[in-house]
Formats: sequence, structure tokens, C-alpha cells
Amino acid sequence: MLRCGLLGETLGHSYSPMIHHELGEYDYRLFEVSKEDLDAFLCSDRWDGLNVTIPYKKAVVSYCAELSEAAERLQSVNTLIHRPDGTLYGDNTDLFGFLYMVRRSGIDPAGKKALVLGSGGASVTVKAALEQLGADVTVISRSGPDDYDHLDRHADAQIIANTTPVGMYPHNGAAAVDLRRFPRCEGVLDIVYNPARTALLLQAEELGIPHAGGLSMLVAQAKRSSEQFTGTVIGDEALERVERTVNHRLRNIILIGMPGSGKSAVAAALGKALGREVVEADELISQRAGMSIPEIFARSGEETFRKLETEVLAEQGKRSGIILSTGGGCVTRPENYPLLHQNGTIFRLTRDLAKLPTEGRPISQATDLAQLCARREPLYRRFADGTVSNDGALEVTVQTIKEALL
Ligand SMILES: Nc1ncnc2c1ncn2[C@@H]1O[C@H](COP(=O)(O)OP(=O)(O)OP(=O)(O)O)[C@@H](O)[C@H]1O
Ligand SMILES: O=C(O)C1=C[C@@H](O)[C@@H](O)[C@H](O)C1
Ligand SMILES: [Mg+2]
Repeated sequence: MLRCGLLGETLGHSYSPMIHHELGEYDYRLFEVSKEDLDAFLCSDRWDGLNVTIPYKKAVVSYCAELSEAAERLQSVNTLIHRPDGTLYGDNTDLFGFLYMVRRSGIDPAGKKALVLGSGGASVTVKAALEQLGADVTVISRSGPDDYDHLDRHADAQIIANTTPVGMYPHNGAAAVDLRRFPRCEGVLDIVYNPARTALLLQAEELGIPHAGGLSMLVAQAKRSSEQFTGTVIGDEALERVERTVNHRLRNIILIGMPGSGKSAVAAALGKALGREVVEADELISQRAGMSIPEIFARSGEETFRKLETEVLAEQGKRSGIILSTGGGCVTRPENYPLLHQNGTIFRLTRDLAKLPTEGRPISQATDLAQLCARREPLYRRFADGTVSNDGALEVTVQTIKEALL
């Protein structure tokens, strides 16, 4: 079996093993190697093919007996092949990956003014790709004339490409720039892939600007690398298939709906059917407060409950692959939407009002359910990616959600 893997310093975040598992029949491991051990590792025969990531893409260049044209030009290697004669060949498949990401996004940089945020390793590749596609590129970095304090000079930018780690897990929610400063912006590209929708992309979505995240780039660069590991060409149709598979596996499934509409029951059944972890937001809130939900309402009031709820949703929303059963009122706070939406597909459950239990549910007891439902209806609709009736058997609801995920 070919021994491949990803070389870097800290790799816990990487989706590469999952992607390569979908692409080919070889062993793919994470090689976390410190700077002191890099030389010994590269010269060892512990591997046949590698992807290289931060902070080693430049450091490995000097080890290569031969470089591809792209690796030579960018002086950055993300694919290393151990050749039979013992020498190393280096390629840069990130360039192909980013070009694919742009193509797939439908955003056309030709003849447009583009800002590349960040001047680290990935910036060079993204700049080269955008220039290859005909854009006029300015790199924004933390120092120099085009820094973040002088963005007004570039208010006419039409394409924004983020290559910084701002907003990347676990620092979700941050964005390198506020897109409202670029009224002519018509395309936003963020190479970060975790979360699926960074704060920058969520803002682009809100402003109606076409946008794309980094997963398609990650999959495309992996495909190109995989072809070189094995010497076998992989059809382009694999790109969308693998992206879909990874997306499907990592996406959170979020359930919202009226108190008692069945979120907890459906989440538990769905968790069993899909073999996924189920998280009950209310349980975490009550653990955090050290008392039950009715007690929080009685002692500290709804405001305190909502604040705790937002904290819990911020923590859970940035996770991947979970099923999250929320409290019925989470939609009353607009700031909860990006927390749930960044990595999740949000399903709203509906159930006959007459069937909704009110026991242990302070809001349902204090209000007329029909009025509550009328008030909440537009809020649920605003949050939901899809609405699923839970009026039939639980299994039917579960099946409907499973099908909607495909
Ligand atoms: N499809 C269904 N068929 C029969 N009973 C159901 C169905 N869905 C939910 N129930 C029942 O309805 C009750 C309320 O469901 P559940 O506690 O899951 O709602 P919830 O939306 O999580 O409520 P809350 O907002 O208070 O957390 C439970 O007794 C549950 O077993
Ligand atoms: O996070 C990852 O798994 C990777 C990121 C990029 O640096 C890629 O160039 C690398 O091949 C894999
Ligand atoms: Mg519940």
C-alpha cells in the first residue's frame, strides 16, 4: 500500500484524510513534524507521497531535485513525490485548486479589480491565479501602503479573496474586512473551508454578493495530488462527488420549531439512523446555569436564558457533523442565525398545535400557543433551509430529513 499523508506542524483541523480516502486506495496519514525534525523526516523512507501545508511549503522547495512549472514559479510546494531513484519531485496543486474554486463559483475575475487579503503563503498562489484569469490584483497586508487602515483607496474593488486565517475554526465569527466598504464588490472568495461559511461569506450572502468557500479548492488540489501519488488520472466528476460527500458528512443538522414540536425526539431518532452525535442545546444551557430551564426563567428571567443560549449555540454551531436540537425560541435572536447557519442545514419541524405539550415549557405555559406560533412563524421561516412536517410517525420525519440531505 502506498504511504501518503499530510506534512505540517499542527494538523488536527485537516479534512485531507477524509478526502483522500474518497479519492484513492492508499494509506493517508497526518504527519505532524516539528521544525527540528523536518530534515530527518523528509530524508527518511517513511513516505511515498506527501501533501505539504503550513508552515513547510517553502521549506521543502530546496529538497526537490525537480519542480513543476507552477511550484518553480510560486516557490511553494504542496505535493511531494518520492521517486524510485530516491530523489524528490515537488508540485503545487493549490494553483489548480484555486482556479477550480473560482470556475465552480461562477465568479469571473477577468478585467476586474481584485483585492487579495493576506500576504502569507496562500496569497502568492491566489494572486497568481487571479492574474492568470485577467484580474488586476492588489494584495492587502498588515503592513505596507496597502494595509487594512487604508482600505478606502480600494473601495472600488470588485473581487475580494481572503487568504488569511481570520474567521477560521476555532476563531469563527471574525472577518478580515467589512464588505460594506466595497459597494462595487461582485464576488467574494474565501479559501477557508472550516467553517463552511465564514463570517465574510455570511456577510456576502446577506448582501446578495456571489461567494464561495474553500472546500472545492481543497478537494481539487487533493485530486491533483492524488493523481501524482498513484499515477492514475481521476475524472473531473470526482470533484463534485467528493465535495458533496465531505459536505454531507461534516454539515451539522439543526432542528428548530415550536416548543414541543418534536425537535428532541426527531434528533434522537435521526442520531441513531445516521450514527451521529446528538446535542441538546437546552441540556447544555441548564448544565451551564446549574439549574433546570424553568428554574433559569423563574430566577433570572428570559434575558439571562437567551444569553446563555447564544453562548451555547456559538460553541456548538462551529462544530461539524453533529445533530443539534435547539430550544423553540432560539429564532427570536437574529444573532443566532449565523451561528447555526455557518456549518449547518437548518430544518424547521411543524406539528399540529393541539399536539404540542406545554409541561416543563415556561414560554408555552405563559402564552397562548396559537399567538406564539403566529409571532414566531416568520422567524422560523427566516432561519429555515427547509420545513418538515412532524405530524406523522417519527420515522417518516426522519426519512424526510435524510432524503432532504442528499
Ligand atoms: N412524530 C411524533 N409522533 C409521536 N409523538 C411525537 C412525535 N414527535 C414528537 N413526539 C412527542 O411529542 C413530545 C414533544 O417532543 P419533543 O420533546 O421532542 O419536542 P421539542 O421540540 O424538543 O420540545 P422543546 O422545544 O420543549 O425542546 C414528546 O413526548 C415526543 O415524544
Ligand atoms: O489543510 C489541508 O489538509 C491542506 C491545506 C492546503 O495547504 C493544501 O495545499 C494541502 O495539500 C492540504
Ligand atoms: Mg427539546
